[in-house]
Amino acid sequence: MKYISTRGNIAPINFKEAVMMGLATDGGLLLPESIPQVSPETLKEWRTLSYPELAFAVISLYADDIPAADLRGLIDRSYATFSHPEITPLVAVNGVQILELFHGPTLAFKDVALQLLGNLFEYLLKERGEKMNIIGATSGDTGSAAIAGVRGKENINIFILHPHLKTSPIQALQMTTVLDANVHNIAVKGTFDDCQQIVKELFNDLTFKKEYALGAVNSINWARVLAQVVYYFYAWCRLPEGAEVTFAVPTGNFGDIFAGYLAKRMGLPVRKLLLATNENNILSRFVEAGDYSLGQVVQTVSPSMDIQLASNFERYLFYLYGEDPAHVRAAFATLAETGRIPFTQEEMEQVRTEFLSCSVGEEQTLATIASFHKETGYILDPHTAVGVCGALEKVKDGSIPVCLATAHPAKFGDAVQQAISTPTPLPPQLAALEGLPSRCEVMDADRSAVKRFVEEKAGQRH
Ligand SMILES: Cc1ncc(COP(=O)(O)O)c(C=O)c1O
Ligand SMILES: N[C@@H](CCOP(=O)(O)O)C(=O)O
Repeated sequence: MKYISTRGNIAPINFKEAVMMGLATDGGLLLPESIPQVSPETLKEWRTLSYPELAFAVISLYADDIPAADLRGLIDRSYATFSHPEITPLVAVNGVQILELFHGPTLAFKDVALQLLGNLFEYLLKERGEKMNIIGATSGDTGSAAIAGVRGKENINIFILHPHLKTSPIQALQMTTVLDANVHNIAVKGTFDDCQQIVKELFNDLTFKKEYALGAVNSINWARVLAQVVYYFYAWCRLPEGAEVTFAVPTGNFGDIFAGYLAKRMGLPVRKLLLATNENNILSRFVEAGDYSLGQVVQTVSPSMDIQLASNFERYLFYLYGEDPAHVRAAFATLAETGRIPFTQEEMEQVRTEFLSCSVGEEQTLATIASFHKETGYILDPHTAVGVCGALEKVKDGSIPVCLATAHPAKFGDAVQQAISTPTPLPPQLAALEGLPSRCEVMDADRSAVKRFVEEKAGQRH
């Protein structure tokens, strides 16, 4: 399988190179040259597979330059760290299907991809005899999952930028109490979008990228999206045969829902993807009204989705524009100039054959946590609640709604307590964080300052 860029200006590369490249060197995002098709017969066979077996079946379609035995080993090791034997169990709660994605080490869906990516990096760096400096942006969950995936690894440094005081307190502790010499947290005085912008600019500085061997852990890295495709298949395989589903996906950076889109394109019987945002609703405005115009980031009770500029939207645009990189380049030039991308009626009709959407306000999110808890005893985290709220309101076509539960509620204890008036019990790995020493550098949203910090710290170790 070869990979190309949404901006069309790189020669095709293989999977291993795509993982190492992260952001494409022409500023675009990497995608497979073609999307493998999964037949109904194969889908039927996949119904009997365990999660790691299914992960191997899906990922090997895209990672054909890694020997099968090695890939199997990487996958088995990555999912051995999960606390649930099914890795991503599908649980029915009063008729609502909840796909629990939070049984990994840091209790959010990011672990599903980042446990694997950490092991993949280690494997590829060993093969090449190289070292790497990872730079990532987080609104709270990617950071801790990425750190957990690579902490203590000899040939990797990791630098994670998060918006200062805008994650939940537990999310901040999950990152800043990791004191391994290779882990560096930077609290940026700004928003997640500022953090992501700095990271992208550093990747686009090709001299710096090469000199410091930058690696990406955000969903700009193709391997992140690929690993997330697996659980869409897994959920479907756990439902009665012949089921057609609508996945409700709480959305921020458009990575998770793009993985669902890809699963659909591969042949999974998905009726629609329900794109659910909080009040940072540029993506739901796009689906509903064709209005893709940038606004200000606002703080919500689902802070991991406090994002305006979703990086994976570019991958979707590539397909919406008939795989035409010139059209993608033009759209992003217009966005940079005017703060918006206009869409034709025909394009919007296409979008609406694939997506439903909703934007869920603060009160609605808390009310959903409260009513769901009252009726079922199940505690939703605020991000999952955004998706559940959307599913209850919008899925009316007879398809089975499957709601992605993207984080454990204890990570967002304040919001949950506000909703149900009782504290959520802390799982042991979160309770253990209280009172631990922490380390974090607070900085202005200044790319040069971050660059100097990386140079200094990377120079000390590598
Ligand atoms: C808990 C949680 N839910 C949902 C999302 C949204 O996922 P995505 O950014 O892939 O759209 C994120 C991160 O963005 C998250 O951390
Ligand atoms: N919600 C995310 C934002 C970054 O998204 P990513 O999927 O591109 O890594 C987070 O928790 O950091």
